Amino acid sequence: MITIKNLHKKFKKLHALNDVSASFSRGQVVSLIGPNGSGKTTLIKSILGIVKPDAGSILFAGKSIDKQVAYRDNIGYMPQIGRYPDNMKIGQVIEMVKNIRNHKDGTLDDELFFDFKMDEMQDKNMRSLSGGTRQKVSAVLAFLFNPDVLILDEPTAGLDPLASEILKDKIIKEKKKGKLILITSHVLSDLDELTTDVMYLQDGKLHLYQTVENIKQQTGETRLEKAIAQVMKRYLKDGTATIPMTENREADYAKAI
Ligand SMILES: Nc1ncnc2c1ncn2[C@@H]1O[C@H](COP(=O)(O)OP(=O)(O)OP(=O)(O)O)[C@@H](O)[C@H]1O
Repeated sequence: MITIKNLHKKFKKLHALNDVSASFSRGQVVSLIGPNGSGKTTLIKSILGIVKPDAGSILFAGKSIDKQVAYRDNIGYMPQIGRYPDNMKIGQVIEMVKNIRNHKDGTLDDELFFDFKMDEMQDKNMRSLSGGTRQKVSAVLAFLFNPDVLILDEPTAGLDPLASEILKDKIIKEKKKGKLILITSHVLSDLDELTTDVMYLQDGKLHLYQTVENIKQQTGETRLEKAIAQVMKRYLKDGTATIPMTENREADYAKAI
């Protein structure tokens, strides 16, 4: 569904993305992990067309995203920090986005809107919202248009445990419908029950892209957090090794190049 080929992005001398290639298909929940500043958000923003790579290409459903914006209608994006007009109310922001986005009548998914009890908060001013409530607004907007692809940047950051569970349940539901979901998070325990694949970026380089099943099998660990730590320790002693891909990732990669 999304294919990335040899992507490079520099901010002055800093190589934020260094020759990243990968492909993503329906039904995958890919957790994008890595230290602060490793290039996760830059990769996400490149897919969204917000950041323009210096080299390489990104295909959405087989077509280059260069010089087109229509593909974005198929993506729901939850940014790390949602920025909204301070003087508007929650209900007004949601209405505004509905008016801007192209959507077919009767296709809206307002499940999170009600699960997060946004119907009771519609008149709250964006200016007065807590960080967590702001996150809920971002989540509602990401899922609202029933997109085929969801890109969630640190989705549970700032959410209370109940809201976090509601969001995770929603992600699992959408995964079962065959949607593609890309998530960045530093809280690996949050990702354990959701993730099908893990991508590890460091200094802009893709070091690992494997199925969770394989990572757990290789290490004998049942918890994702521990399994990844083991794999990383084994391969990244000098910080440069790239972990060999599992068979199905190899096939995906072959398709991508
Ligand atoms: N617009 C920009 N101008 C200059 N440098 C940038 C810009 N955007 C990102 N960078 C730099 O690129 C590198 C990668 O940033 P990015 O936000 O992709 O990291 P990240 O992995 O998402 O980090 P975090 O886990 O902290 O969210 C960082 O060193 C960052 O400072």
